[in-house]
Amino acid sequence: MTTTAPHTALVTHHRATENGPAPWTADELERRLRELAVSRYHDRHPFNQRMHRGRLTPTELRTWVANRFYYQCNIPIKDALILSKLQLPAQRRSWLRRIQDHDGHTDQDGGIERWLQLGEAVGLRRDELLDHQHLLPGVRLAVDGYVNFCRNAGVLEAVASSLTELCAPSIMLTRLETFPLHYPWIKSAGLSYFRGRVPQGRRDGSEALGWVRTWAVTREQQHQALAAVSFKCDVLWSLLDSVQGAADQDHCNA
Ligand SMILES: O=C(O)c1cc(C(=O)O)c2c(n1)C(=O)C(=O)c1cc(C(=O)O)[nH]c1-2
Repeated sequence: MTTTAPHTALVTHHRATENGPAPWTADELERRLRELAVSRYHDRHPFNQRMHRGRLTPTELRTWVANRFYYQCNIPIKDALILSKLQLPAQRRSWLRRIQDHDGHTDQDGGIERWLQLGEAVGLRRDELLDHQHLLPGVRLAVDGYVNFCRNAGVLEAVASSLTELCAPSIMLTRLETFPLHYPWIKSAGLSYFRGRVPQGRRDGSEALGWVRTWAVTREQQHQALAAVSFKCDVLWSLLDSVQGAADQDHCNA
């Protein structure tokens, strides 16, 4: 059996070819992915900024919670689409855990149930959440856009689009810190969704990052991964644009 010296393999891997520029190293790709996610993440959106500074009215908070519920309901659906693209049992087992995190093992646990509890804690009824009575058109389009992206994209881009989760644990921690201060009327039990997502988001983000580092071996694939993160940042940003738009309209009508 012939083998290639490790250093030779490395040189071959990073050399520019007639097919395009040389790929970045996995570390450089990771640096670019993180930089993109951080710079475009929706924690910078004016609505999130107002939320974390305690400036939202109870009505605005309810609008956000009710609309984010549509995102929460669709996360396991997009994860099921990604699951169907994974070739290895170990990968599917691992991704399946994400669906279970949201759907729970019974009706009494899981992220969707915890989001419903958040809804009740801010003054929404379960039935109005479950029927998506307050769903805004732009939120529906943004979330459906994310699901369809994961339906139609290849596995690399679909997995890469979840990488905004690298930033999600810190936004959860911000909410856990600021909500009790600014919105003391929300019972602490209502915040259990945020508590649960801190370790889950860390684990999911680092798993997806490891896979993207391994799979994106050409510069073209690396650009695809970056474009997927950029698209996902747009999804999250558009969702908040719609929620902010509804708040502005309420303000004008008042
Ligand atoms: O509240 C947030 O700011 C936020 C952001 C994100 C994200 O960055 O995509 C997710 C979540 N929450 C979340 O709760 C969640 O379960 C989740 C799953 C995913 C994903 O793309 O697979 N993102 C996120």
